[in-house]
Amino acid sequence: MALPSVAAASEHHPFEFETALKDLANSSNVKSVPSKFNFINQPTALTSDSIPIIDFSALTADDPHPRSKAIHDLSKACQEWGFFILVNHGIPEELMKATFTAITEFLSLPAAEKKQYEAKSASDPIKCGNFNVANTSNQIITLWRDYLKLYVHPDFHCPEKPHLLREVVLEYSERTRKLARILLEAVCDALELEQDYVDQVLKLGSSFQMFAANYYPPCPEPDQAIGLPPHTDPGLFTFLIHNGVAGLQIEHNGHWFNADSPQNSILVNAADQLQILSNGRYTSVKHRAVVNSEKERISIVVANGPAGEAVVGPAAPLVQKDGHPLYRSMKYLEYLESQLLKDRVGGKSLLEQQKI
Ligand SMILES: O=C(O)CCC(=O)C(=O)O
Ligand SMILES: [Fe+2]
Repeated sequence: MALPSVAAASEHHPFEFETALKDLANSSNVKSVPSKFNFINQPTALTSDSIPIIDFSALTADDPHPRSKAIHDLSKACQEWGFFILVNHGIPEELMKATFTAITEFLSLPAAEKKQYEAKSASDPIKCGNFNVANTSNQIITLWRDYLKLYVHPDFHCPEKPHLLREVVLEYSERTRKLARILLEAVCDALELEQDYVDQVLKLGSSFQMFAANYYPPCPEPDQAIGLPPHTDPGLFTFLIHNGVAGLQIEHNGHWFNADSPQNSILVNAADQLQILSNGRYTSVKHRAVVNSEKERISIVVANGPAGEAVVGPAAPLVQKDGHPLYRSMKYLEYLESQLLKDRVGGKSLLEQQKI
């Protein structure tokens, strides 16, 4: 399913493919951040080792005791942090490594090869390049990041080169989709909904899934630029893996925390539609990616959403319990279109706008 074509709401052009940052940062004469990247950051984060850890194997265990504990922990993590570290998830380490290898090969292709995927509109199923945002003073800022974004389900889109990319992205997307479905069953148990409630109501058989690779090259003045400004993700659960270099920060109790995650784990966050569905019990937490002067960082992100056609609102049994819905209902595709066009930082988020 392709997103219908939409026109950019603002006058500036969010999509750009001028210089691959990889090439710019590799040319040794870049000693300072060019002004178009200048971004004023909020103060630096605290380090946290307390992001909850969820053992996926307990969620699928036959023994009800570890399972109910894992469900309880998962639910608590979604309420208190909006983030958790998933371990024992069953995705082979080799597949994760192969995905990083294929992405690195893609990023190393000549700019002319990648330019064919320069985005014309938010609805293009394959997009590659840089991204420009406007701040509240209407200044345009280019993010310190090259990215590749693919729509991988229900229709699968992927560049042809390098030749292994298609195979690994397809497999990684399928496996993460299955994990997301099992996590959502656990969420249903925790919220005392029918176990297949989310599956049925949000039509997960044709769920809309996005795969993204973010490449943040070393930056000569990390305080003067941003990889990704504070945002929340659309969808139900976002999965993130990285190449071992720190950079993700999450907002918790009004502070920014460094969100580190051990190798081979998956960092999962509750996204906007889960906050809406749970009628505010779970939080889609703001996060950002900062850059550093030493090492290149790559993150691979999979956003698992409802079906594009699904109308997402607070779950009816929860509304009955709470007495009223806290959010308006909206077709997921419409939400996504608005989100993809949100090329502004600061101001009210789309999720906040959905609040009744
Ligand atoms: O690269 C990161 O750590 C953050 C990526 C992210 O938040 C996103 O792609 O939505
Ligand atoms: Fe994100």
